[in-house]
Amino acid sequence: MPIIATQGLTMRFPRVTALDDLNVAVEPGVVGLVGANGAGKSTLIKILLGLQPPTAGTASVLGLDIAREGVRIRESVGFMPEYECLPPDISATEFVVHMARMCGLPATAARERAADTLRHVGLYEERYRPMGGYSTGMRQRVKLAQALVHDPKLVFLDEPTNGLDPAGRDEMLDLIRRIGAEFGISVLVTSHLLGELERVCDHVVIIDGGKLLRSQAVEAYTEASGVLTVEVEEGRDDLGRRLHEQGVGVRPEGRFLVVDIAGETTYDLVRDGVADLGLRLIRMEQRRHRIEEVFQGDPTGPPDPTGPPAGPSDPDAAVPPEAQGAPR
Ligand SMILES: Nc1ncnc2c1ncn2[C@@H]1O[C@H](COP(=O)(O)OP(=O)(O)OP(=O)(O)O)[C@@H](O)[C@H]1O
Repeated sequence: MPIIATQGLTMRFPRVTALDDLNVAVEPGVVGLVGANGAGKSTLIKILLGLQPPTAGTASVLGLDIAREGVRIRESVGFMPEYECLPPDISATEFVVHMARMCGLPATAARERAADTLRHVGLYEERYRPMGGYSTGMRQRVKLAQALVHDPKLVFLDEPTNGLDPAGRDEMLDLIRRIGAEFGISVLVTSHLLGELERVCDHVVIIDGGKLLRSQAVEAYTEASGVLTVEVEEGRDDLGRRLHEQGVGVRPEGRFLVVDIAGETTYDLVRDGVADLGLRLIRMEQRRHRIEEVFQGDPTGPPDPTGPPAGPSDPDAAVPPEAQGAPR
C-alpha cells in the first residue's frame, strides 16, 4: 500500500497555484520531496496532514483519506515543521513530554517516550536546559524528537537541515537514515538540496511550480554512467597515455583517470595496461550519475529544477534562487 497517494491534487491561492494537478504515489521507505523555494512542498505537507483542504483532487496518507480522516492521519504521522516553534524558556524534556501528552500518551509513558526519543536524537545530556540557549542543530533535534515521540508510522520532515552547518547537516541526515532503517518509520523529507536527498532516500519526488517532474527510486536517477573511474597508486599519466594510444577516450580528473567505456574490452585494456606498466590498481569502478545530472542537457526532458550543472564533486547542489518563484 502506498504511504502517500494523490490524485489531481490542486491548491490555488488567489495569486498563485501552489499545487497543480499533482498525481503521485509513494511506497514505504525514506522519500525525498525536492523543489525550489515556493515549489509547493510545505503546502503539500499541510494538505496531507489534513490541515488545509485542497482546491481540487484527493489524497490519502497510510490509506487514510485526507478529507475525512485528518485526525487519524495526525495520530499516525509525526510532523517536524520548517518554522521555528520552540518556546525559549522551557526545557526540551518539558516540551517533548507536553507534545507526547497532546498526542494522548499517559503521563508516565509520555515521560519515558520523551527521554527515549531525546536520547535517540542525541540530546540526552542537555535535555533539562531551557531551549532558548540551544544551538540551531539542537533546536532541530528537539523538533525531530517531538515528531517521533508518539511512535508514528510516518514522519513529515520539512527542511530538517535548514540552517545547519555541514557537520550538523551530516548528523541530521544520519538520524534520518536511522529513523528509516532502524526504527522502520517511513519518512517524507523535503529539501531544496538534491545532493543530500540522494544520500538518505530510497525514492525521490521532484516538483516544480506545484507540478510533478519525476517520482522515482534513487537508483533509477543514479543508474550507471558510461565511464569508469580508475585510480592507481602511481603512474596515472603513464596509464592515461597508453590507453589514449590504444584509442580509448580517457582524461585525468583529480587523482583519477576517467575512462569512456566502449564495451567489455575497455576493462581488459585498463587491466592489461596496469599489469604491463607494473602499477598498483586501487580502484576501477563504473561511475554512477548524480541526481542533479539527470536534469542536465536533456532538451526533451522536463524543465530543469536544479539550474546550472553542479560539479560532480558538489554533493549539495541547490536549486538556484533564479529558478525560484517561476511564473505558474
Ligand atoms: N496561505 C497562503 N496564501 C497564499 N499563498 C500561499 C500560501 N501558502 C503558500 N503560498 C504560496 O504557494 C507557493 C508554494 O508555497 P510552499 O510554502 O508550499 O512552497 P515550498 O516548496 O514549501 O517552499 P519553501 O521551502 O520556501 O517553504 C508559494 O508561491 C507561496 O507563496
